[in-house]
Amino acid sequence: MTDTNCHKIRIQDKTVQLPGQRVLFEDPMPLDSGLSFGPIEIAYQTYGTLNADKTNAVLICHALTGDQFVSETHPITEKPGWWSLMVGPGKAIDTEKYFVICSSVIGGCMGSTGPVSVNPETGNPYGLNFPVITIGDMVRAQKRLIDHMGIKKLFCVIGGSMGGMQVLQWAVSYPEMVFAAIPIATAPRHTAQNIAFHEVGRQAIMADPDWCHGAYLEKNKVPRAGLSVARMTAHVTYLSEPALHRKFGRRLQDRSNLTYGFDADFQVESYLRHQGYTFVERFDANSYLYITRAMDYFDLAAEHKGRLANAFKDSPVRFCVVSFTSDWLFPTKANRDIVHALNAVAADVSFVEVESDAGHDAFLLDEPEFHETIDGFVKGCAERWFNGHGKGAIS
Ligand SMILES: CC(=O)SCCNC(=O)CCNC(=O)[C@H](O)C(C)(C)COP(=O)(O)OP(=O)(O)OC[C@H]1O[C@@H](n2cnc3c(N)ncnc32)[C@H](O)[C@@H]1OP(=O)(O)O
Ligand SMILES: N[C@@H](CCO)C(=O)O
Repeated sequence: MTDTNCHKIRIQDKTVQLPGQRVLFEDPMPLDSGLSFGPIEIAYQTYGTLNADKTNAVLICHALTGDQFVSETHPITEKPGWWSLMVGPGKAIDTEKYFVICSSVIGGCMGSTGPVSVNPETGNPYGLNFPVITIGDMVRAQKRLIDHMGIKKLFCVIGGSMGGMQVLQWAVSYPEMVFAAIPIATAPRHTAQNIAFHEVGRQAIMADPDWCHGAYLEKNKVPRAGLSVARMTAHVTYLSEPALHRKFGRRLQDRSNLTYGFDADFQVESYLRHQGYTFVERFDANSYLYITRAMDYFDLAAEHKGRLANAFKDSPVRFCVVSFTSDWLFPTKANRDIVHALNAVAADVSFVEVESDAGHDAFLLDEPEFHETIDGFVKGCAERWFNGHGKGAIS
């Protein structure tokens, strides 16, 4: 096992120096596919200070295209961290109280082992020789990191979308290691509609001649058009019809008349092109294939004889499930299914449906009711955890 402080990654045709830490686990890790895979490197970032008892750790699980840069300027986009509204001094996840950990998922492209990493056996990037991984595998790799840090029990595990899937997986796979779990805008399984949208994105990437059957890095190419179209399609699913109407309506982009051509006449077209274009600068096409596949394979009930409640039987974890009214990708119904399953086994669960017109990505935005919900739940859990009850549970 090796710990390192600085590291470089290759993203598209650039090499970027990443802040944060990484740890290399030499031993192979069993995967849900039945394969064994290693070595595995985990790139992660922390905020705040771990207390002497190691009882104040909060693990943040990121979504499909997120990464470990939760609450600091992103090293590539130079934008604020994706959850700087939620995480920081005095925020709902208060870094003056908690030690916040976020690692880049395996399969990703921000420093943890993924298809862009060099296969030690060939000296070339793994590309499509990288194994298909699952949400369970991502969480298994995170557990190695948490064990490595000597943390026996996480005060809280929290995340939205694919991050929420990881939260659920943590609670099911390692219930004794989680005091409180906050799955947000997520689902216990990927639906046919979710899989369908992912398949459109993957086909766009694979149809790009610069994808080169996954070996574009060796050929110094980037499947920009395919990855960009994949993001444009996906981005529509992260918004809502009212949000698109509010932002753009049918307004024209930098012109007063239709062009009777295929330029971006409408603001919404220009916006989507911008989203696709900027995404390509920060994300890898093969990672997109692998991570969307991991989400497609997610089905918590399948591992428990088709009954979701069985997954949570005897769970000691305190759950707060959150959904958003306008999220049609991971709708309230999917989140409520989690709550029903938890109630069926008398688990400790609360549920909040937040009123918002922002769609699925509402969990990334300034939504006061949402932030108050997380703040209140975390404070309530902290009272129980730090007033002896939780400490007792650790030893
Ligand atoms: C959850 C995780 O783990 S990490 C998540 C990964 N990160 C993301 O998904 C971030 C990318 N996603 C986004 O930015 C999402 O749109 C949101 C929902 C998070 C942000 O929403 P908002 O703050 O409302 O931003 P909005 O959707 O309006 O997009 C603003 C961008 O569109 C651009 N834009 C707005 N209108 C137009 C237009 N007519 N033409 C071209 N570009 C436009 C803006 O210039 C801005 O560009 P920039 O981001 O390069 O500065
Ligand atoms: N927009 C976020 C959420 C997707 O579920 C992302 O790209 O990761």
